[in-house]
Amino acid sequence: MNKANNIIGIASDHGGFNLKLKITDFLKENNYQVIDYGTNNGDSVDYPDYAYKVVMGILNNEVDRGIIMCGTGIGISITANRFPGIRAALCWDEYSAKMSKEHNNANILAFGGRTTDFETASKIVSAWLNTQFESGRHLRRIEKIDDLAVDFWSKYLKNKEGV
Ligand SMILES: O=C[C@H](O)[C@H](O)[C@H](O)COP(=O)(O)O
Repeated sequence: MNKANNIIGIASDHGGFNLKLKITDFLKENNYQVIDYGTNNGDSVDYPDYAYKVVMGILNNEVDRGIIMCGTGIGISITANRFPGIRAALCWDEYSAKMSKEHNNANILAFGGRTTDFETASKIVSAWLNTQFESGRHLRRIEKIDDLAVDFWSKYLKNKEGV
């Protein structure tokens, strides 16, 4: 068992701040350890900074998965998905959350503080946390996500050499 096992990193911008507080309480009530990467109040901030904190928490093995929120969940999930090894799923109901784990092994769950109420969000979180990755054909597909990106970036950076 690594040190991050069962620790959840959580973060939001101002658009997700109120929902983040409620989801943090919900996780703690359900005996999950949580590291809160901010934001810490409702002042306007930039969602990429908070996506990055959770991404780095996962990549540095401080936490083993993350939950992120902005107004819609769109900007913060777009940001998280820029990084290798990260599969952030923007979910809107229990079924999408279940599939995000079963088929995509999403290690970050995203939703919107302005689009998803607490009752729905807590069901999304429970579905995601209580579903296992199915592996098999899905493992081959998720491995291609990073393989294709690494291939692209290595060619891209090689072509930039000498510029
Ligand atoms: O995808 C972006 C998020 O929904 C942000 O939370 C949103 O764009 C913030 O908007 P505003 O600065 O108008 O509060």
